Amino acid sequence: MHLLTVSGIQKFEGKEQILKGISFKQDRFQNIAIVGESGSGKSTLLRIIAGFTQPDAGEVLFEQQKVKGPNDKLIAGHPAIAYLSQHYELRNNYKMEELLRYANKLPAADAAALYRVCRIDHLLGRKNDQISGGEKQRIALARLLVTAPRLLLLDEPFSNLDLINKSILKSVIRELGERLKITCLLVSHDPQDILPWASEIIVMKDGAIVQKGTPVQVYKHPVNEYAAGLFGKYNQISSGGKMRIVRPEDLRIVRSTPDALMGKVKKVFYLGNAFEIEVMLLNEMVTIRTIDGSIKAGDTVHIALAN
Ligand SMILES: Nc1ncnc2c1ncn2[C@@H]1O[C@H](COP(=O)(O)OP(=O)(O)OP(=O)(O)O)[C@@H](O)[C@H]1O
Repeated sequence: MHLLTVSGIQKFEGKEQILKGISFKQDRFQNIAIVGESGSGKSTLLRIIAGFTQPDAGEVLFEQQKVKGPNDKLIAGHPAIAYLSQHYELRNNYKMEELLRYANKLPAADAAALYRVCRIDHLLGRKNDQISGGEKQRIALARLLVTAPRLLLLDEPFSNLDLINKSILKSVIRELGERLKITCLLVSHDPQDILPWASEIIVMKDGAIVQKGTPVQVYKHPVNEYAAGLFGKYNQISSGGKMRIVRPEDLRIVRSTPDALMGKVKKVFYLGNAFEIEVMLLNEMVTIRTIDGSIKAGDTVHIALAN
């Protein structure tokens, strides 16, 4: 039995169709990430799932019950679905513990455990102007979680966070599923945020789903150049009469062998944990990722597919 069933969701804004029949299912504790370029309809979809925006067609079932839109309900939203928008706000002039206490539906011990998971227990006595942006976001998240949701919708939770706060929030999100038994549906446009976390990735473009699959499927076998580009650099290489999408780390610099292609190194970029090298082959440029720091612009190299 699925936790969430989204069927044929359509949405129009004026004459423009911004969602074109979106369907997918999510099991309890399944980590699903939605990725797509800006304007592809991700936030609108999350808002419809949360019951904050009315769809023009289709329906959302949560635990086999229809999620009502704002037209069919006095107070918009579903009590067991929490939605952390990109534009959350915390009320001014309250201590964090007061904000949380007003929203709390959990027994005290569970709330305390939640504050520890969200890494906010040291902030409870502070007011809005005494906490940082990353801390505010974790308070906003905790404020939603104390309402005891069973599904959490996260809309670009990592945007505007530095690496340290991002890494804290990632641990928090991981623990939500493992320790607090909350299922997450996450929207992000950064591959590094979703590839290690998601068990399924939904790729959206112009209001439609263009690919659904595991992280390995969408990363290694994107259906088209758009899907490939969302997850980082790629090369298009003709192999056996077909064009293949090949990631930079799937190419290797080798000694001259019969199946290797010769090329000239044009540029070398230092990435911190690797080098990205642009090589001009006979008539196309390819990008290769390597940890070999000895390669320089102007070198002649031989390139082969890494297995
Ligand atoms: N209330 C609205 N009125 C008119 N157009 C809207 C409204 N909400 C969204 N849109 C349009 O619908 C499309 C999808 O917007 P949405 O915010 O869902 O995309 P998104 O994928 O979440 O983008 P982003 O990554 O930039 O947040 C966009 O073209 C947007 O301009």
